[in-house]
Amino acid sequence: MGKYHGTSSTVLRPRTTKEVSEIVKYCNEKRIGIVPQGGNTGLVGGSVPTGRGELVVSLGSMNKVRHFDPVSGMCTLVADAGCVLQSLTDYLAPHNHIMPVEFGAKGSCMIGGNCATNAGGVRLLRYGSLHGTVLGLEVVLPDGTILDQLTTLRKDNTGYDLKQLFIGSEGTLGIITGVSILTPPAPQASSNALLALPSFDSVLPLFKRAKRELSEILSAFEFIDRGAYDLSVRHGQGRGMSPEEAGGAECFVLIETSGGRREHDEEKLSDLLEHLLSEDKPLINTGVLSQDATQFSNIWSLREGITEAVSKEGKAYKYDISIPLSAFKEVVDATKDRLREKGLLGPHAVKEVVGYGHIGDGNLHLNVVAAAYTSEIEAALEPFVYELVGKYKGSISAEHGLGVMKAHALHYSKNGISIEWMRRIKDLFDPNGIMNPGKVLPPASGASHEPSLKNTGSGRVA
Ligand SMILES: O=C(O)CC[C@@H](O)C(=O)O
Ligand SMILES: [Zn+2]
Repeated sequence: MGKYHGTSSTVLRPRTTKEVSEIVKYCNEKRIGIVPQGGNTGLVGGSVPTGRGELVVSLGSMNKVRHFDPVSGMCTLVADAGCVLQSLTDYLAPHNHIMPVEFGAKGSCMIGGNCATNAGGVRLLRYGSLHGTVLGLEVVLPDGTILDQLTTLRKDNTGYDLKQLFIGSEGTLGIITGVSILTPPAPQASSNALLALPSFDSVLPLFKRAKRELSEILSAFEFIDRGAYDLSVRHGQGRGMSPEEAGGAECFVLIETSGGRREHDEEKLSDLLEHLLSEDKPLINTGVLSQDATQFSNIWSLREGITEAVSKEGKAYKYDISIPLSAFKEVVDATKDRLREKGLLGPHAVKEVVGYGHIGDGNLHLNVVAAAYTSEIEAALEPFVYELVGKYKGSISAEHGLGVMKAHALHYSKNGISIEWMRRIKDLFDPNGIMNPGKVLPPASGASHEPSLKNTGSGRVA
């Protein structure tokens, strides 16, 4: 994104959990901050040093599959944190299993980072969040202790479930070094369709219809507004429909089905399309049903390529929010109005305001694409967007985490008591404040202050 910059004198690439433990123990004794890094695909600056003289600990050299159990009912994979998600998908393919998570960044992101950030992605609708699919973790705690909770048990009701604390902690409580995760059986058949909708008002009724008619085979329901669609097409990210078919659409929906019998599943999806098109007041203008594997991935690329298209177009302010589905359009429009009022809409400042995301999870990605990052634009957007989210009792971070970008805004989504207990947990695990300092939690107010770290003199934020 080119938004977060930082430098560090040292990048360490441990190969074993023991090496991670020794590094962390040393840093804790010397009060040296640590920034854990996976694939560096996060969007909130969580893996960037913040100028406190932190060392970078990159997990990429810990990239072995430790164990896969294809036989028991659980089908679990145990892997090092530095395994790239796509490599795990490739490893599982011959066994006819898949990873329960999938992201546009699958070619670079790593499973440890996925867990540390509790990343959501396009399979959440079907398989749920990592809080459910991760069975166990191995974590190096801030004093160097190795916490081995790498269980493969599906059921383990023995008190506090400590691993959950690390899922979404963004490296502030320890470094995840190993992951045990459920791997669902690969669907026998997957299809998708791209639908062009005359207006945003059709999205919700369409979602209800899709759930009713496709029921158990509905595996993704993704929303793309007109601006996001045009950006993706313009920057060559996959192919959807012809300009004539897309003309007149206010927004688009990608529906995916995954099930056990190809003919049955395809029939259900084409029946849905047929029913939708034959109605008096159709919810869709038109729809393209993928006919083969290439078309299937072209449709997905169009959706998954939006992030890249946005980056090619300009500098992006990204808001990853949970709000009621009915408010998706209102939020995009209100943001545009706000920027227009401030005289910031136009090629010189903000070029585009687009919305897309995971309808099935109530998660909107609001992307404001500017010619350059400026304090004027940022002041127009923040806290405006956070207040808007607060008005809907939503979340300021649905799936990307808080990182350095939103730590100060945590109070829009969590009350004071919750933040206080988060802080107590952080202090308990990491009393010296060495783990990913400056991320997730807002700076402490009043008398308390961040524990002082030794500044190696190398950290610098541009
Ligand atoms: O770039 C973004 O804002 C969203 C990235 C990702 O979460 C997606 O759903 O494509
Ligand atoms: Zn997303």
